This record gives sequence, C-alpha cells and structure tokens, in this order.
Amino acid sequence: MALAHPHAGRTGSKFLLALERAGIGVVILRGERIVTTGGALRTILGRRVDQWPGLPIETALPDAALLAALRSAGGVGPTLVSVGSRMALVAGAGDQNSAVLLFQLAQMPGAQRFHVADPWVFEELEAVLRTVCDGVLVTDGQGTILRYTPSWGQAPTPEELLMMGKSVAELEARRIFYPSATRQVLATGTSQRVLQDTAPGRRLEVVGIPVRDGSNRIVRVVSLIRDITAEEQLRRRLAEIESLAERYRQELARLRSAQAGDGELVFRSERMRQVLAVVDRVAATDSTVLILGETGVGKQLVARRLHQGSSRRDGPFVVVNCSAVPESLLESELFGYEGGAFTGAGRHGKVGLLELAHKGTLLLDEVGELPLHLQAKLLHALQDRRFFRVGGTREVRVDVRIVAATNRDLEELVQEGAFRRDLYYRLNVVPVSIPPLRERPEDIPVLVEHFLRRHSDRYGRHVEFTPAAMEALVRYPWPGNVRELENLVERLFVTVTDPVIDVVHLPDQVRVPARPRRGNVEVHRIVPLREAVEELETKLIAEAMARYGSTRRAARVLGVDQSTLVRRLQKLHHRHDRPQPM
Ligand SMILES: Nc1ncnc2c1ncn2[C@@H]1O[C@H](COP(=O)(O)OP(=O)(O)OP(=O)(O)O)[C@@H](O)[C@H]1O
Repeated sequence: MALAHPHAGRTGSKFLLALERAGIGVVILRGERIVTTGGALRTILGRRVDQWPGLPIETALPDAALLAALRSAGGVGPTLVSVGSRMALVAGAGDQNSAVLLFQLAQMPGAQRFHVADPWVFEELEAVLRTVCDGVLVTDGQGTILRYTPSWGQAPTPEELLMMGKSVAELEARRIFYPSATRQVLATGTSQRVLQDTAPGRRLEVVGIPVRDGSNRIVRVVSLIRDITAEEQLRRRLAEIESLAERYRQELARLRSAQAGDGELVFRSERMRQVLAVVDRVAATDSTVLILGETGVGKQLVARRLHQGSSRRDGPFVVVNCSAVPESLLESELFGYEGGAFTGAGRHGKVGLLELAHKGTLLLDEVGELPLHLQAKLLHALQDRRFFRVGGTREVRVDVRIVAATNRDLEELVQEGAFRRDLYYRLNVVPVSIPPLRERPEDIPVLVEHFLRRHSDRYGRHVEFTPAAMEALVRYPWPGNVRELENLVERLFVTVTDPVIDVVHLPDQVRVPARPRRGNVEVHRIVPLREAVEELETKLIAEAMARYGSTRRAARVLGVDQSTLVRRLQKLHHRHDRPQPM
C-alpha cells in the first residue's frame, strides 16, 4: 500500500504537522542541510545536520556513526546504528539530494528511531512509517475507512477487505475493533492514543491523528497501529509472576510472624469462644463474612483465621485498608490499571489487589470508608466475579472470597446515604461481631501474658506485672482495645527496667481508678480546672477515635479541624510515651 497523495506539497506539510502532534518529529534534508521542518522545529531551518543544538535528538546527531550512515544512506541501505543509549534506524537508497529524517519525540524515551528515506515522496513515507508502526488506518472526516493495513507486508484478509468503505463507528459497535481511535479523534478534534482489542484477538496500540484542511475542518484521520499482542502476553506473564512473588512474600511474612507468636488469637472469655465457634463454622464455606467491632478488637486476626480455616488456605490472603489508601488511588489499587491508563500510571500497568487475591481471600478493611463511586464497581465485581481494570477493555475474572471489616455502623451509613444498601446486603451475608475488650475483661491477663512472652522471647528478658498492676489493667476500659493493650505492654517492657511492673509504672489514665459512684451521683475529686478539662478532652478524643476509627470522621463529630485533632493526638501520645515515674 502506498500513501501517494495528489497534493503532496501542501497536505504533506499538514501531514508533517499531524505526525509531529503525535510525537513524531519530521525533518527534511537537502544534502546535509535542513530545508523543511514541522512547526516546533523551525529554529533549526537552514542548519547542517551536525549543528542541531537543543533538539531532543541533540545528543544523538553529532554521533559519528549516525552521520556516516546518513551521508552514505544511498549506498548502505537500511542500517541500524546505536547512538549512545538509543538505537537509530537509517534506511534509504538513491541519490542524496534530499532525505527525510523521522524520529519519535518524547513517546519512546530511550528508544528513539530515525529514518532517512529518499526521495521525498509518499511511497517512501510508507517505508518510513514501517519503522514506527505495524500498519495504518486512514478515514475521511466522517470516519469512513479509506485504507486499512493492519500489518505491513501481509495481504489483507477477506474481513479486512470488507472493512473498506465502512464507518469506524459501525465496526466499533460490532466489536471488530474496540475502542476506535478515529471516533475519539473526531469527537475531540485532537490526537488520541488508545489500546484496542480486535475480533481476531489481537491487542493494538493505536495513535489517531487528525489532518485538517485550510478551513480547519478534519478531512482525514490517520491512525498508526502497533501490534502489541506479544508484548501484552509477556506483560501478563510478568504480572502473574509478580503476583506469585507477592504471594510468596506475604506467605513468608506470615510464617515469620507465626514463628514470632504474632497472629495467634488469644482469649479466655466465653464471649470470644462463642464468636470463634461461629467463625470456624463459616470458615469452611465460601460465604462472604462481615466482621464488626471497634478499632483494635482483632478483626484482622479473625479474618486471617477465616482464611486459614478455609479450603483457600494455600491461596493468598490480601488486605486492603479502604481508609488508608488515598481516595484517588483506591480504584487502581483495588482493580489495577492498564499501562498508560492515566497520567502517572506505569507503562506496564498494575495488577490490582482483587486480582492478587485470586484463589484466596480479600479482606476489605474499614469497608465503611469506601467512596460511593467505588462501591458500585465493587458490587458488580463481587456479583459477577469479573471486572475491568482502570483504562482496560478486557474483563478480568477472579475467584476470590470476600471478607469485610468495619468499626462503623454500616446500617447507619446506609440511612445517611453514605453506603449503598445493595452492597451492604451483599457483604452482610454472615455478620460476626467481636466484643470490645472492656466487655471481656477475663481476656486481659492472658493477652498480657501472651504479649509479655513475645517480648521475653525476642529480648531474652523476663518481666511480669504485680497483681495490683494487673488489676488496674483489667479495670481500665481500653477504648483502643487489644491494640492499645498490646502497645502499652510493649512500651512498659521497653521503658521499665525493673523485672516487675507495678501500678506506679502505669500511665495516669490506667492507674487512676474509675471514679467511685454513689447511687447515680458521681463523686468528683477536686482537681485543678485545667487538669479536669484535659482529662475530659482526652476521654472524648479517645472515645471518638474508638468509635469512628479515622481522624477525618472523629474530627467531624468533635467539631474540630482534622489537623487540630491530629495535633492533640500527637500531644497526648507524647505525654503518654514519656517514661512513667519508676
Ligand atoms: N485475641 C487476640 N490475641 C492476640 N492478639 C490480638 C488479639 N486481638 C487483637 N490482637 C492484636 O491487636 C492488634 C490489633 O488487631 P487487629 O488489627 O486485628 O484489629 P482490628 O479490629 O482489625 O483493628 P482496626 O479496626 O483498627 O483495623 C494486632 O496487633 C493484633 O495482633
């Protein structure tokens, strides 16, 4: 196929401009002097090829190998030369009165391609195009196909021949190829790059470029096609290998922490025994489980137990914390993205956590924080067991068991319109409520022993609590639940040098016994007002954090800025982190 054009001169320069908009630079040489360039390169007009400062190819051109190849292009035929870290393709035949040098601008950093063709006619341009793409599709300004060559050097198939004269919109609707770059170019009036799937199962990267007439109307759309099927298969294989590696990493971390005694669920209370009996029963099924409970009660540990007790135990256990990942990244974290799907997306795309959990369990932690627009996408993914990656056009199928956890009242969120009712029903198949630590104080001594043992094993030092100190721990209401207890035991283990931890070592709020009540009237110690205000503030902040989990929501309820709340929390932590009097 040739790209001969009746008005090579005028339209030729438009075509140059269009190519340049697509990131392909074009320079026409007479001998070694530059006589024509596309718009952005005007400053180099009239110079010699070895005097091109400030060009993207500046570092490449002075290279002796390239210059030599350029000068002898007529004689040597297609030549590959390496120019610094780049590769350049110099090709051509005939006299050297004029030549065309094509190179890709920023599109393929580190892999620029140059081409010298001679003479400047469109047949040679086709040869030039072969170096940057595998084929072309040309339509008129209405999207009707005038030329279609999906791959150079191969005779068109009967199906491809039938496409001549058809409209791209029709072919797109019939999914002969999808999505159509031409349609997007016509809709937006600008160059477009799309990743396209075709009916015969090829994967194409297509750059569509508008060509305009004197009154700025689009008269042609030229699409350069690159077949990336093989590349895509490799990329998929790589993604699979990466996901396997990630699985092994997680498994290794799990084994290490199991060895260290982390991840073991410790309890003595009847309440926990009942909860875990239910957990162990549903573990064997594939049902979706919703784990409810205040922050730090052990929801994640319970989810892990569900996974370990299921037939998926050899598959991955993947956790996504819906409140920890910034909202703008959450969709791509969960569902993954195709290469170049959005600004900042990696070239090779990314496997989402949902895909990573294939054949395993996905824990949606803090599911109440999931933004509404993702709730819809998640619901469909859960129902159909398939979804699209961000910017992807192919469905990904997954076999994942979903476990969700939250410290929020989802029913209340549904009433407020912040959580979709249908998703709530979908997740709430088997609800499991974990009681707060204050409602199962008999678990406190065994948990303390468990955490102490862990540190003793690690540091080779034995420490114990006096009965009075243990009693204070049992009495304290633990708004941060087991996590707060775990952190306190670690802090005391590290800061108290005595082998015995007594009441005096405990932080104020744990040490000071709950105020005695007489009937319904609280008996107040008279304390300085500032101290009382601080105490109340601490209590309210702890309660708001325990109930709402994130500083964003706690701040809203307390009626302060999030930054103010974070500062207060830091101050409180600082106060509590100070070594206690010994
Ligand atoms: N019964 C338990 N036995 C041993 N360790 C526990 C127990 N419950 C909780 N923990 C420990 O307490 C910490 C908090 O537990 P986990 O992260 O499971 O709580 P969570 O309810 O998921 O918290 P959040 O709502 O903040 O995500 C973890 O380090 C966990 O190992």
